[in-house]
Amino acid sequence: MPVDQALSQLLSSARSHAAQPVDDLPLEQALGHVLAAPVIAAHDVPPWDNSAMDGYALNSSDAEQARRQGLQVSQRITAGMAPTPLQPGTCARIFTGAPLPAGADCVEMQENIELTDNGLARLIQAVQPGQNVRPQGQDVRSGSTLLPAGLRLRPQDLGVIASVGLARVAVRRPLRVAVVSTGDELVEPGAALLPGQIYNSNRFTLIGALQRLGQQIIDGGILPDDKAQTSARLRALAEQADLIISSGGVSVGEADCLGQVLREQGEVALWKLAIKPGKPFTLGRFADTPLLGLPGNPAATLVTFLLLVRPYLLTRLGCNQVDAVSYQLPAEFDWPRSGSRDEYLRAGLRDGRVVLSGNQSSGVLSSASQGSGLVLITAGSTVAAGESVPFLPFSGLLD
Ligand SMILES: Nc1nc2c(c(=O)[nH]1)N[C@H]1C(S)=C(S)[C@@H](COP(=O)(O)OP(=O)(O)OC[C@H]3O[C@@H](n4cnc5c(N)ncnc54)[C@H](O)[C@@H]3O)O[C@H]1N2
Ligand code: MOO
Repeated sequence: MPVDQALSQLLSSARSHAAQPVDDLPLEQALGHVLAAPVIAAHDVPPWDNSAMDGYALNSSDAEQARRQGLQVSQRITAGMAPTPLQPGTCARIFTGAPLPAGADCVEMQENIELTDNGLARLIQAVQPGQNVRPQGQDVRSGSTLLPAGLRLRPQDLGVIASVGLARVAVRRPLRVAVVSTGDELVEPGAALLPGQIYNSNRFTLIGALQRLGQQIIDGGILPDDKAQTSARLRALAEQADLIISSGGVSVGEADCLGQVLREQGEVALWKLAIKPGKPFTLGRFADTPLLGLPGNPAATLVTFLLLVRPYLLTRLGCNQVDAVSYQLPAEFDWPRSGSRDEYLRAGLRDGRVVLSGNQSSGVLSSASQGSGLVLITAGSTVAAGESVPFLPFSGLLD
């Protein structure tokens, strides 16, 4: 199945779930969460006209007098003060962020003011009404929609919410995601390797990626290649989790138990995609809990997480932006063999050009660490150096 078609099936499956419950979180804890409702401003920002400069506030109709002889300085206004109305024919000493007094309509910065011996402030050059004034509501208008539902909160969004005085925000509760690795060959790092064994690397890739997305992780450990144990463990995890993510055991081998257990005791809705690495990616269901089965090869686990699991998860959270960011950049490599699957190669950037970052076998993970993103070679196409190719930075895929 072409990746686009699989992705749209995956996303419609994600949308078929009931919306996640809403949590009312303090702003300090809301980073990375998805807004459950639009944020509406109850205040203007700034709340009143204020000065953009350290200088002198005056009424522009007094500018002529201010240039010829200077104006008396009738009050001093610092940020945090409430000014009194400006006496006509005078000016006010004012500082950046301080409220403009009623009657003033412009500010001249202090560098352009000359103080006379008798303490008058004289303008060196002409001023315009509105000059150096930040008008009330310039940033945010009361009653306007500041941020839409479905936005995943970034630091600047938290700042904007705080600017209208809100201390809490309604967000979607993260999913409880169970992570399981499968395979008799796996042992956890720290233990000694016996013949035939390898270290479990996918568990760390997956848990790290889920932590980046702010999900709640249930560590399901390692499942042996045994159908009864696989079934029992999946059943236990299904009870606690909103989603199970597995790695390995979804290809066609006799020891690929997880796929067999799903087919016999659960359900498989999607299997075998035209993506490389990652062909045996599986969307299934076990004991009423959705299961995303990622192929065990470490690069396939990474690529299918980034391109398929991430948008699925974000869609379940009601996120309005789930597409992978990609930039068209010139390739500094040739890829003369076209394939029947969309191929995602591990790559980096050198002087604005895309370079491959090492061995592209789906069993090789270190080339992903050496690179800074993925480059897409669409099924059926080839690439000659100099042609532009879509580059997907890890920074966009992992946040
Ligand atoms: N006859 C066929 N064989 C295979 C096919 C096929 O179409 N026909 N597809 C190949 C492709 S493509 C992939 S991808 C793999 C995926 O297989 P599984 O998802 O069943 O994964 P496993 O067989 O369990 O493992 C594959 C590989 O990855 C290693 N692995 C597994 N889990 C981990 C882990 N947690 N940490 C590190 N490494 C892991 C495992 O030892 C294997 O080397 O199937 C191909 N075969
Ligand atoms: O899909 Mo597999 O990852 O090509 O090796």
